[in-house]
Amino acid sequence: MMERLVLSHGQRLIGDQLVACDVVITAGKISQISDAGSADTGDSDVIDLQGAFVSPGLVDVHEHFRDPGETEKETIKTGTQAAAHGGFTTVAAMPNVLPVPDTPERFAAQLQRNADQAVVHVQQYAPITQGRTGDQLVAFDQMAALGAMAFTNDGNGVQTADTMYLAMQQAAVLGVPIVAHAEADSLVHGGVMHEGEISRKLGLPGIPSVSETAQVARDVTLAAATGAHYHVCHVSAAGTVAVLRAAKQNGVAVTAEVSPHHLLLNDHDIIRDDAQFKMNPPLGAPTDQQALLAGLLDGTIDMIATDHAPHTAAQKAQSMRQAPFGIVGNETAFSLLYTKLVRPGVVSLAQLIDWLASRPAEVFGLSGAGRLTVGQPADIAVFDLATTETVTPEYFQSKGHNSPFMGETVAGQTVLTMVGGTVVYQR
Ligand SMILES: NC(=O)N[C@@H](CC(=O)O)C(=O)O
Ligand SMILES: [Zn+2]
Ligand SMILES: [Zn+2]
Repeated sequence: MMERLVLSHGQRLIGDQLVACDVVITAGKISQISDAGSADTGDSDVIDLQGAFVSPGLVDVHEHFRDPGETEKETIKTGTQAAAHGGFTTVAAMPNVLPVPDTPERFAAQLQRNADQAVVHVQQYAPITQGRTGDQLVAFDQMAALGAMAFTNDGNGVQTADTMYLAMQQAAVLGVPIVAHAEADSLVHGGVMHEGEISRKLGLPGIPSVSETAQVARDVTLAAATGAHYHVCHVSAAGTVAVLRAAKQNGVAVTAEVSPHHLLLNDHDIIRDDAQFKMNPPLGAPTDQQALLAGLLDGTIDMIATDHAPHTAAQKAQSMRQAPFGIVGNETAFSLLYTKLVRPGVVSLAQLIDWLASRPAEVFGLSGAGRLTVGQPADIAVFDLATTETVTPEYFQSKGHNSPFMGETVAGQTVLTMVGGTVVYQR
């Protein structure tokens, strides 16, 4: 007999409405979605969801697992366990690990490492250039053939226009996206936070927003010329949103993501030299934060991605001048966004799930992910929208506790996460 499981008495979204439902899972796939209490429970296993929200498993196209190379910060195991805790069932791993998976052999080894340890689906990014720096392109065709989701040098921008141009030409032929950490090094000026009123007040070196916007402007021009799909990581500046909006209006194949922290915080939240608020790109001005939300609402920005970037407590205890850039995020993304944007009515729950699941799956062609429909793999997240919890160090399954949201009390806790019908997180 085929393995059958009933998730009974949940609630799912139909349009903007939450509707009571049962979800039946047979042999790892969603086999039936029906009215609450109506599914035949016969000799099936049953989990009573007690009215919790049943969502398609979330999809995060931007995570850092530090494995191999810095496994004191995170491993593929702990990073994907953290993702499961956050309701993510598919994540994409950045290639800024050591060694960089920049040859077909190293890339294949990285895929094997992911397969050996991961508790959720992991898509792997290949770097654009050897060592993720400089101008020597990787073997695009071989990496694509091995299954690279896309190419990115995340952690650093591609400095030379010609290198980006050649990379996009190859990506266009292969039909694989270029995913850009947009940062012109010559415009960063050794900064550690957004250059503006607050950096001047705190006496900390500032990063001008143009370091992001200028490179995105260059790249949308190259994307238009090559026909490549160009996706921008962690958009942070109002100027960048304007460039992207114009590019989309002109028919350029461009997509973009924004992080929860850039949507929920701005540089005015930095009240002292505190490295929990140090990330790249930095938190912008309040006007940048407003422009990011407006960009998401009008479709200029397609999705939300966490940029989960664990670092050690000792590193993050340093001054912003010395600490590394990056914060964790895959365990707090849904609860923070639900609590701070959905509950006050700024966005709807349906919009949030679109940005955290459906759109990223659609943009990156992950056909098995992002939808709660019959026939799909049972990649499911269940959230308790009512109960609140406080973010403390014990909250995290990640090895990294470097979060500016420590101490926040949030609703929208994950009750259950399953991948292909197998429970990978349960509260
Ligand atoms: N976002 C960050 O501040 N840091 C990321 C790199 C990156 O995403 O650019 C990291 O790997 O630590
Ligand atoms: Zn980046
Ligand atoms: Zn990143």
